[in-house]
Amino acid sequence: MHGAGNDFIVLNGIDQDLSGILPEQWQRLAHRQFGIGADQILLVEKSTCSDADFRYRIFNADGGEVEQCGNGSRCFVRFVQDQGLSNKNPLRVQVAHTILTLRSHPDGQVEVNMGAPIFEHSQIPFDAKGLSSLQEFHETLFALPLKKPAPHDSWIGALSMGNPHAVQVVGDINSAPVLEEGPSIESHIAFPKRVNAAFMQILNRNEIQLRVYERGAGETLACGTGACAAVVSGIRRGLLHSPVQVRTRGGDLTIAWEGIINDIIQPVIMTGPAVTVFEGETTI
Ligand SMILES: N[C@@H](CCC[C@H](N)C(=O)O)C(=O)O
Repeated sequence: MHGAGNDFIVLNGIDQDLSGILPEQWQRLAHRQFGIGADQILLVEKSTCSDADFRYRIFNADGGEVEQCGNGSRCFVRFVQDQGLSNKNPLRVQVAHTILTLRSHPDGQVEVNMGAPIFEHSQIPFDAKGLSSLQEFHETLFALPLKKPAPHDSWIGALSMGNPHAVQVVGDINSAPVLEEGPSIESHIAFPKRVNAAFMQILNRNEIQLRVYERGAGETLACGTGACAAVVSGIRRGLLHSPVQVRTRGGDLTIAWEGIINDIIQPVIMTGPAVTVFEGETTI
């Protein structure tokens, strides 16, 4: 399946027990030459709480299990419908420690309440304790000594959408150093659980272009949580206004966020496509 070109293998873990699959088996399945090929694998299972209809688990192409996946959540809805597992709309699904509400629209788009963004450093997690200044942060990040203080446009926003993101604004999306800087941002010491690195070009207050170097998967054609994180960062900085059209290399997403109202951080609403490419059986 894919959501705006971010591609997934989605497995039915309800009618069969797939809980014992090892990281190297996920890696092999996701391998583009020696397996089926995917950015992430989703394992759909029975819910373990009364509040949700299903749960799903997310594995990056490197075999690691992670907490959240925006494009995957929309594909989960399409999968449940295609497989005749439920015709409920909206659906509630358990993902790691959160419950998402997902609604399928008549035009095929899927809307997901992604929950509230998290800014608390310890929960991202982001730990700048070992770094004395923004200057040092940039030096360690890009391994380049800065002659002057970091320029305004090299600001990096750190936040969590259930999974960690580092967002920066770039002047031109096509020449953004996604492949050059993505790996060093992903593994930067300030992010103890590693991080997804987003690069956004602002076209106007309601439209951005986005590329993301994903933790555990490399650059993907789109990243749903990355789109949410980029829009939230842009709104917090006063650069964007909700709703925002996010143009990725694989398609468009709409992200809405009302900010913080009466001290309550509002949830992020993501709308976008979810497409089934083929169905089949495989040995693992
Ligand atoms: N592609 C996803 C995010 C998948 C997980 C991410 N690589 C991580 O490690 O946190 C999305 O659409 O959000």
